[in-house]
Amino acid sequence: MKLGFVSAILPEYTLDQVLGFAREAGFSSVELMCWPVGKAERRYAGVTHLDAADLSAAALDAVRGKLADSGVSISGLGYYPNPLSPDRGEAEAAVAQIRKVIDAASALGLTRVNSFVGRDPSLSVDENWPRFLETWRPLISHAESRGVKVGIENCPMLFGRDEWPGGKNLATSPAIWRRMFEDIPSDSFGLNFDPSHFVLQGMDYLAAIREFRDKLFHVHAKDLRIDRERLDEHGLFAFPKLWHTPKIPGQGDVDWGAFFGTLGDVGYQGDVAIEVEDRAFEGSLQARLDSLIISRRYLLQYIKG
Ligand SMILES: O=C1C[C@@H](O)[C@H](O)[C@@H](O)C1=O
Repeated sequence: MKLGFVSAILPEYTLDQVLGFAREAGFSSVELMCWPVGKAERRYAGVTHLDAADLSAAALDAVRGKLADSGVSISGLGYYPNPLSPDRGEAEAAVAQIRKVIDAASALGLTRVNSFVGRDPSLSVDENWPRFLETWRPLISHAESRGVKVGIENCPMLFGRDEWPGGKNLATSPAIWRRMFEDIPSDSFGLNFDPSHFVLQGMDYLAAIREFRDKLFHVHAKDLRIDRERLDEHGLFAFPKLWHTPKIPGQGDVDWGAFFGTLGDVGYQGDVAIEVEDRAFEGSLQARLDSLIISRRYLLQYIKG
C-alpha cells in the first residue's frame, strides 16, 4: 500500500509546491484535486491542482514533466460535487467536469478518479434512483472507454441545514452499494472507501471492507470522533455537525490497527490518502503541513508507506 494525502488541504499551493512537499515529507503519492477553476462553494472544495479543462498537449506535457521530476505518484484525481443536485445547472456542470477529469486521468496514464454520486437531499433513495441511473450509466461507460476506474466515496455529505434531510451523496451504505453495483455492473465503478463515514453512521467498516474487497479502488484515511456528551445533548436525529468532530488519523474513533489488518486480509494493495479536515490543525499553513506529517508518522506503524 502506498501512503499519500488529499491535496485539498493545501489550496494555496501550486502543483509544484504540492509535489515538492510530498517528496520532502516522504509521501509516496498524492490525490490531486481537480475542481473547475473558480470559487469554492463549501469547505475543502474548489481546489484545482490540475486543471482538467486544459488538456492541450503543452499542458499535459508540463504536468507529466512535473510528476516525473517529483518522483511522487498520483493515487487518483479527485472531484467531489453533487451531480444529482436539484439545481439542474449545478448538476450538469458537475457531470461535465467529471467527464473532463476522467479524460485528464486517461491522458496522463492514470487509472483512478474519485467522486461522489450525489443526491437530491429532499428525495428518498428510491426517488433519487432513476436520475442516479440516467446520470451514472453514461459516466461509467465513458470511464470504461477511457480505461479509468471511478471510486465513489461513502461520505453522506450530511452535516448541517443545507444538506438536510438526505445528504448530498447516495453512496453511503452497503445496502445502497449492492444496489448501485447490481444496476451498473462495471469494473470501472467502485469505491473510494473512508472508514470515518462509517464511524459517523455507527456502522461496521471492517465487514464492509470484507464484502466489497473487489470494489476498493482507493482509500481515504480520515478519522472522526463522536462527541458523546454532545450526542447525549442533541441526539442522533440532530444535525451531525452538532455531535461529531473530524480528526486526523489516530485522534478519533477509527481503530486503525483493525482497519489496516482487514485491508491486508483482503489483499488491498492500492493507495491510502490521508485526508485532513481537522479544525484543530487549520489555523495556519504550517499547522496543515504538520497535520499531514503527524498523520503519516502515525499510520507508518501499520503500513510501509
Ligand atoms: O473525501 C471527502 C471529499 C470532500 O470534498 C468532503 O469535504 C468530505 O467530507 C470527504 O470526506
